[in-house]
Amino acid sequence: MIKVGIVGGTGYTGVELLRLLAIHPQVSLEIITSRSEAGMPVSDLYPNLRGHVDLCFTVPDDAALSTCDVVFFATPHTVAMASVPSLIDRGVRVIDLSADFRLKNIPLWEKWYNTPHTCPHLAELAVYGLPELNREAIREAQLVAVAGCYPTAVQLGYMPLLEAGLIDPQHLIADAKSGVSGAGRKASFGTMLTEASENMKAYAVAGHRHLPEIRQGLNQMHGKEVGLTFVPHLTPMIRGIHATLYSQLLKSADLQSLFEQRFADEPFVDVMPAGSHPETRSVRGANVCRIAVHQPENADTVVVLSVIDNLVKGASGQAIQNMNIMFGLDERLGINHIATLP
Ligand SMILES: NC(=O)C1=CN([C@@H]2O[C@H](COP(=O)(O)OP(=O)(O)OC[C@H]3O[C@@H](n4cnc5c(N)ncnc54)[C@H](OP(=O)(O)O)[C@@H]3O)[C@@H](O)[C@H]2O)C=CC1
Ligand SMILES: CC(=O)N[C@@H](CCC(=O)OP(=O)(O)O)C(=O)O
Repeated sequence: MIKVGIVGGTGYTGVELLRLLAIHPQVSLEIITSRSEAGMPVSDLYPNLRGHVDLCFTVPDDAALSTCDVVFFATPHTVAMASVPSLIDRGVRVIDLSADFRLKNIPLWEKWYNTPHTCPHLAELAVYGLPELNREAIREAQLVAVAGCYPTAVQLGYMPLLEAGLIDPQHLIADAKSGVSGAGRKASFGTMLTEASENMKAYAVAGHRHLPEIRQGLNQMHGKEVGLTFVPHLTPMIRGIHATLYSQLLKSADLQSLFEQRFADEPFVDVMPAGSHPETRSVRGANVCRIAVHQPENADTVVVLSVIDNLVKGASGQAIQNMNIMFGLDERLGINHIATLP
């Protein structure tokens, strides 16, 4: 059994890790941390886990965490950076859901996260945890930086087109909508029911911290710098991301076949039949990205629709997918759930 520790067990991605890992056949949950709820039985805070998780929250302690085979960080940015060096030194494998190790360009990371990076050498060592892009490197990784939620939906949608060199890489436009759980569990005005329901708005149009992360991945697919406009929106749903991706075709191709072939062996990317419109509720609770590709009126604009559950394929499910790959398990183990509908 793989001994697992989770730092940040009270947050939305933390409890989603618990929901999935509690019934993972190869996992033994050992440590679940929370500073605010230390001492409380996990199932008192999250009754959905009654009968499945009998641990209490404990305060984060690197020495205790180092007894685990793998530690997940489901914490705000900069928290993992403080503990990961000592865990890595002690031979523990780490899967970080935050953005601490996602960017290779440290000055760029420091600019977008507005703080010094305290362990650039580990950012260099880290493997970006998007299995469809980096599966082989993930197998051997000691430190995985799980891809962000918007970045997962956008990168998977553009992947076949950029790899095939079929689109103008300088004028990519990603229009993305997220549910409110994307902002985490901490209280804020913007996520109050009275503010977020019956409402929709764009935010961070001038620049969102996911822009450099998405560009980094798209650059890898294209082999050179791409030009991307990324506009996130907050929508009145709890879970889900819907990305509508625009680009200009450089040459004609059978786009449906291109997408079907690119993802034929991917267990968690579902290319829908031609003409489909994937819905966020079709991936709710599931570790799946559903994609459809359109070419309206056969003109030269391609429109890709890409949907994920931000807490599953956009975070905790994908983190476990990475763990399965790192430990040589069947990639689908424990995360092959069907979405809840309606
Ligand atoms: N929500 C989403 O859709 C996605 C989130 N992510 C990323 O995952 C990470 C977690 O997100 P989310 O679950 O939404 O966040 P939440 O705000 O819901 O939860 C944060 C968790 O971290 C713990 N925590 C906070 N500060 C510290 C600290 N200094 N030391 C130790 N633990 C701490 C909190 O518990 P306590 O304060 O009790 O210790 C809590 O359990 C973030 O980096 C986020 O960007 C990634 C993809 C999608
Ligand atoms: C709706 C909302 O607020 N979403 C968050 C992104 C979700 C997230 O936590 O980002 P990571 O994937 O990088 O961890 C935001 O825009 O900052």
